[in-house]
Amino acid sequence: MTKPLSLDEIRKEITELDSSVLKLLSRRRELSLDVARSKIEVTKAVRDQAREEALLVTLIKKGRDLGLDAHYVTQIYHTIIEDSVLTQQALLQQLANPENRQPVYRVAFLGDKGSYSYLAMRKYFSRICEDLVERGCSSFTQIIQEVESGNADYAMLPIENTSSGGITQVYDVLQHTTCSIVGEMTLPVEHCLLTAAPTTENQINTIYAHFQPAQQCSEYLDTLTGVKIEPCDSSSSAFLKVSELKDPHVAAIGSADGGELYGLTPIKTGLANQKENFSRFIVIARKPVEVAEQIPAKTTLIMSVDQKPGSLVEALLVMREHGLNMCKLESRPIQGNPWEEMFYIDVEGNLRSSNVQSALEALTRITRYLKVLGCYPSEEVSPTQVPLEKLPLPTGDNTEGSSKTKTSSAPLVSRESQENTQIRLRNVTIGGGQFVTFAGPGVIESQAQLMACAQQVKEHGAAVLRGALYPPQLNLDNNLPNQGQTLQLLREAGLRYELPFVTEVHQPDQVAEVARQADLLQIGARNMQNLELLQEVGRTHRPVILKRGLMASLDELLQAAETIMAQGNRQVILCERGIRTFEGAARQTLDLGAIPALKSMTHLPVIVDPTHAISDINQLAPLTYASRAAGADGIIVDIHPQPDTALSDGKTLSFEQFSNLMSGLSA
Ligand SMILES: C=C(O[C@@H]1C=C(C(=O)O)C=C[C@H]1O)C(=O)O
Repeated sequence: MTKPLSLDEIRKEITELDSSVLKLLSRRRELSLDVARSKIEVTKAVRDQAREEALLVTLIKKGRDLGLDAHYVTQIYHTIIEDSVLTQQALLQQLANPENRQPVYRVAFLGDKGSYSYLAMRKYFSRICEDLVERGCSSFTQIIQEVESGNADYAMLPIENTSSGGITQVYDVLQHTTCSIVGEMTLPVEHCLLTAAPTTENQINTIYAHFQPAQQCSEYLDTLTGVKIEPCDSSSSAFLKVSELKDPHVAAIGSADGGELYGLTPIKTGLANQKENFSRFIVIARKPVEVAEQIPAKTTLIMSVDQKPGSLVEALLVMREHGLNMCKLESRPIQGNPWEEMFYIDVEGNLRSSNVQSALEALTRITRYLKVLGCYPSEEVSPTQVPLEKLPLPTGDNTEGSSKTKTSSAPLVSRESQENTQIRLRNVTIGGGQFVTFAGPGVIESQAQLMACAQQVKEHGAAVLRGALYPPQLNLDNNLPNQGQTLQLLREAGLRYELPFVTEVHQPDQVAEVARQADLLQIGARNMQNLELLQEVGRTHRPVILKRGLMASLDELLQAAETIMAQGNRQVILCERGIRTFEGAARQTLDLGAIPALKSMTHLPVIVDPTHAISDINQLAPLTYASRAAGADGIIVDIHPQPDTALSDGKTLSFEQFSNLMSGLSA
């Protein structure tokens, strides 16, 4: 028998492997730069998603043969491909703008080391130049002045955030600048509570924060009582203050990476109102840049229009007539002209292209003021997803040719009112023709159980993680997670495996908190006619799965959907989950006929939960295939590492049975 390697020997081998991995990554980067050069000659776009998909399919297969799971391989390659695309874009931009090339750039930004603008600046320029001279500033006006006066080559400015929206002071300084926007980047922003001395959250009585992060964490801050919020110029000045005070009662809000530069430790993370909190930054320079044709470009303009009915609509119609996708529209008061607005518009398109040029000509004729703030490369590299079926079967619109039923007392859900509703959750579309699987534990029992399920969900190409809280009234075992813990666990699993997740709401007062964290809400069969709950869910912006009551007719189900939609939330997914009949073989009988019937009555997506309508787990797969054949948009299934011990009251698949089901669906 060979002697096992010592820890030192194992580590030596790992270090050697890691150096080889780095060499290979560096060689891959060189090759993608060669690819970029070859794309200049043939004017081919940098991004080729068909090639990426084919590559991912091959790599996932190879990875599986080597014992690596698909999620791991996909995550790594999304990062590698993003780097490859951005590196190619940076090269093509340099070649298109040779006069701008310098080894060192001077960059102005808000705050000092550790601020969010600082982190964005380091990330953006790492691809572009060898070194930076940092010009920290205390206001947005000062930042712009640094560039206008020639003290800095570039400025990095935050422009919008997914929690707090547009950063109005930045829009206002853009109204008067002579500078141009030459780039953009998006940064994930994870706000933490950081302290300099060992302490706990409930000892904190003063929090130092810049206005923007404080606004993005407003819901968390509102829950605190007796805590003073001290405003600061930037997150870095908040860090500095807290590091100087070294007081266990004092904390700062900012990033963990930034705080580390000041010796601060996070005591609480995930403070932002939105769980996916991102900030978009723009890069400003004195002169505009050319954007290479191979790169997706954005053009930003500002305009004001006549104060008469329809003048804004007329201007926006110009974009439509020229086939330009508008990805942003903001308005700000024109300084000095009370009640007049300046509109800021981002369109996808290169300023040099004929459609952008002729749109601008048309706009010049109908606007009072029009200025291009810049044309720059779009840095959004959305990860390419490999579809479950390589050749997806169109389960889609089985309603073609069917009569359109008018549901007169439910006008919003009625098929007459519109084409099929499609609901997007990150990269998943429900109701778009793909059959979507929702899978996860019926009851969340522990972190280990949920993580194991989430890993399976991802590995087998199911699209949404589901998981429910054990009903509190039945919860005699205090070791089970409570509502707050359940949400936190789902959030962790969702982040780790990049899965949107759904969980159930039982009472109106739970809705706001669940909607803040979950991607999708669920109303259970027994609550289908809970008017207050329906209305509360109707007031949120999250899509909702509405389960059919076990004794409800299809009309009653549609009425319940109408109640939600009447409050404003139009993103309802109907779910057939079995109804009470005289047949007692299973708890309920799956009404397969409801699927095509609903499809003819409404434009809403329809999914199926067969969990309670089977007496044996082996009946689940046939009912899933039948649901797909009948036109359903998806299926909900329970999975569990040890189904025999599952606390869920429905029938639960083992991981192996789930794997077989997913292979069956992709065949
Ligand atoms: C390298 C290329 O450019 C891009 C990057 C890819 C990659 O890094 O594998 C794949 C396709 C393109 O989106 C290419 O076209 O092959």
